[in-house]
Amino acid sequence: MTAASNSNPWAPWTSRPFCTEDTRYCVFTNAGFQGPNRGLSIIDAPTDGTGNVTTAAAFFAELLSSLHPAPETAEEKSPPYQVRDIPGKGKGIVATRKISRGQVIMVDYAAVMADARFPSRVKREQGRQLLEEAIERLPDAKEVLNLARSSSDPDNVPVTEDVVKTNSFSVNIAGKEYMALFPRIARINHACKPSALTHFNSTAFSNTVTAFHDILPGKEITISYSPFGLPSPARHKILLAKWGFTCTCALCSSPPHALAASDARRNKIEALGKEVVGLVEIGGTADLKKAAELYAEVVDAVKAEGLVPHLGGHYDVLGRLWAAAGEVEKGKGWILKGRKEEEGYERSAAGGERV
Ligand SMILES: C[S@@+](CC[C@H](N)C(=O)[O-])C[C@H]1O[C@@H](n2cnc3c(N)ncnc32)[C@H](O)[C@@H]1O
Repeated sequence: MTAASNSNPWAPWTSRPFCTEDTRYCVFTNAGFQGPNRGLSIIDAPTDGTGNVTTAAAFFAELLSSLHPAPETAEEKSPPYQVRDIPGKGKGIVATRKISRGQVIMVDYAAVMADARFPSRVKREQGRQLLEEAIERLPDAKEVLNLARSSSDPDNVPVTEDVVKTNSFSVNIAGKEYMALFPRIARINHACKPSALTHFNSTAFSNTVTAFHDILPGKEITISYSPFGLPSPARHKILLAKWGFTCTCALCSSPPHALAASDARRNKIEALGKEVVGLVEIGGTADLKKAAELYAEVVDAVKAEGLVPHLGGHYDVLGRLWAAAGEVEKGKGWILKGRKEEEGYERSAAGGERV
């Protein structure tokens, strides 16, 4: 990270920001962000239209001037995965050694971040220019330009636009939605029962990938692009509309009876969850007892469906429901079980034992 210096009038940006003619949006680049080969370009509105610098642009500038390159982690020195060809999905990442539940697989940094509203607020040509500048100003533009594309009309869509659309995740920074492209995470395919989770840190612009469960060598590492726990019709709709592909993950390719059983569990989790909330709102002892009984069914279905990496939070809720229903000892038992489960996960997740 390059600190503000007297010789650079645009610090913390390493070059003069590129702005559209109306200056509604600009590209701010720091080519040294997180080391000489990474860099970060931000597409954001520098002013509120009256010449005042908006909080978002000022926020980024302040944050960037105080960020320092993260020390190289064990997983960066010797990653536990390789990028490989995955039949039917282009490339993907595959574990090269055993990765344990809760272990950090990779920490990636955004290379491009853009106000999610910018495409609808600038003319098409301006949008294209902004994206082109944002990517070309990075030290390794090719790393981004070589990422997957998904447009059905690749000859008529600029590479920059296609790549950013295919590979960006939405993140929230200071209450505002951004599209963020993490070039290494971009190689991770989606699965409806993923083997890893991502966690975005909005003050470091980092995204950490953690193992959801143990992953054996040779197995693909996957994350979920859609909200967790949806039944297949709902997630297919989102993946097609937002990501432009038809999912061929293990769950979606499973035999019809297995897929139907999974959907039934997911629908049941949602319906029971709503019923539990209703009963808690009524709040009588008998209602709370019924809520606890139903929540026990939710926990079983969540477990059977493999929807959480650790069940501690669910056990805690179950314990509190039993306690509220007057069954204090039973409640305590579940709360303690929840704590034990959380401790085990936190140890492995924080673990020092990065892969
Ligand atoms: C963010 S990229 C993931 C990495 C990409 N496969 C590559 O070659 O770099 C997203 C693209 O990967 C493919 N993809 C990811 N998950 C998939 C899945 N579950 N089923 C089918 N295609 C998938 C789709 O083509 C999608 O547009």
